[in-house]
Parts: sequence; structure tokens; C-alpha cells
Amino acid sequence: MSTFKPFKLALVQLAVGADKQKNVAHAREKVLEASKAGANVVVLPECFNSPYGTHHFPEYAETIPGTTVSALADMAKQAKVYLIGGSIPERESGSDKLYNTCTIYNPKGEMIGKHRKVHLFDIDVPGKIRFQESETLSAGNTLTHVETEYGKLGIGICYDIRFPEITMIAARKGCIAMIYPAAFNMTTGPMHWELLQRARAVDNQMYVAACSPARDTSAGYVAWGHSTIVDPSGGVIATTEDAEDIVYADIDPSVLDSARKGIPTYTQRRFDVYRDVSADIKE
Ligand SMILES: O=C(O)CCC(=O)C(=O)O
Repeated sequence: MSTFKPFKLALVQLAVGADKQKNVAHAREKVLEASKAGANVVVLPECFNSPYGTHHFPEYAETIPGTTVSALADMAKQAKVYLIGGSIPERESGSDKLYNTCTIYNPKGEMIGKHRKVHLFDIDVPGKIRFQESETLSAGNTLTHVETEYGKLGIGICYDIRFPEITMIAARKGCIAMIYPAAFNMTTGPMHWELLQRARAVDNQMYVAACSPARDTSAGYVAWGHSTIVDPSGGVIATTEDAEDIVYADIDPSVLDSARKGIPTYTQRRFDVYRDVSADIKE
């Protein structure tokens, strides 16, 4: 049974480069900075220890447990925060398979969840962007909800946000927020980044947050930035531009109740007319 209490959420819009050790050390500094500023739950971006690109994944991939994951556990413990550890290219032990994987820690540094990106980012917008994660990655097959002392959190990675079922299932399983380590780009960022977060929030009357790396115009994949937190009524309550930054917001679970009382779509669902997509999902 979840408990609910207010907390401060921080999204670390991290500057990421080619040096893995530097990326991890820099993430530690920023997680500690967020904790000093009062954050209880800290989020790192997608692919925070490696440049984002299919040809980089095999080189940067690590097993879980592994070096980056040990560092994440240690940072959570040192900072005394829940840490949603962005994502890393994961090499499955004993196989050649690679995944885009987020690991989640409690303030004691214990891993409390692991999400392998379920929907691989395979798109082709002629003249704009072609990206095929499936060239080197495999997709995860499970949904991830983690219990914290503040309530239950749903986790997705980047492209997962385009699939409303994931968020709807999280909401119906009692999550108060859906959190996405992510890295949109200069084509789909301006098109859909904020729209998708606000849509997922208002559809489900829950908090939605997405944490991007900072923009590096010299990188092979240029991230949009604009890490953002949206409230259960679909309003943007915290955001930033494209440079390195930390975005903070106070998350209050009672805001879900007031949003759901005022416009009660959460309880007005007609599951006698259409299916409840959460019904078959076991936790
Ligand atoms: O959905 C998008 O437009 C971007 C997705 C993406 O960059 C990713 O999944 O890493």
C-alpha cells in the first residue's frame, strides 16, 4: 500500500560528453548539488554516461551490476535521495543483447527498480532525422513502477512517452508521477516534447516529468534540452532552456485528488464500453 507525502523533485539536465568516467563524476556532483538544494527525488537524463547514438552503445555498454551502476548506488546513498539513474546502454550478462536501461535507487543506495526501454526509437522523418535504436538495442518487455516513501512512481524512457498506455497503466496502478529520462532532438523536440508531457499528464491527472541532457551542438545527436515538470492539470510547473541546469518542483499528491475531484475523468472511465488497459497487468 503506497503512502503519499509531498516531496521536491529535481531533474538534472546534465552536460554529457564522450568520456564515461567524467560523465559519471559530473553526474555525482550534480546529484549532490540537487540534494543540497533540498531535493528528495533526483532524475538523470537518458544515456547520461555515453553519447547518444547506436554506434556508441556497444562500446559504452556495461552489465548490471557494473561500474556505472555501482557509482549510481553510491551517489544515491551519499546524497540521501531516491535516484532515478537516467539510462545507460546495458549489456545483458551472458548474452550479446544490449538494452537502454534505467536503474532506480533508494536513499540507502539499494536498487529498487530497473526499466529497459520498451519502445525502441526507430523513426525516419525524410530530410530531418532517421534513428534506428533497433540496429543495436533490444526492447524491454516489462513496465516499471517503484514504491518510495512519497508514493509510487512510474518509469519510462524517452520514446516510451509516445505510447499512452504506459502512463495510463501507471496511473491506474496508483502511481502519482510518471518520470522519463529522455533525449528528444532538434526535430521532434519543438514538435512534441512539451505536448506529449502535457497530454500524458492531463489524460491521467498525474504528474509527468522528462529529464534531458543539456544541448551540445557538436554532438552527433543534438538533444533538445528543456527538461520539464507538468502538474496533474497539464500545466508546466518547472522547465528550462537547453543549457546545463537543474529543474526543481514541489510535488504534492493532494493535487492529484483535487484535479480528479474537479474534472473527474479518472473515475468516469467507461470500462464497460472499452477495455481498461491496466486490467491484465500484474504487479
Ligand atoms: O520520440 C522522439 O521524438 C524522440 C525519442 C528519442 O529520442 C529516444 O527515444 O531516445
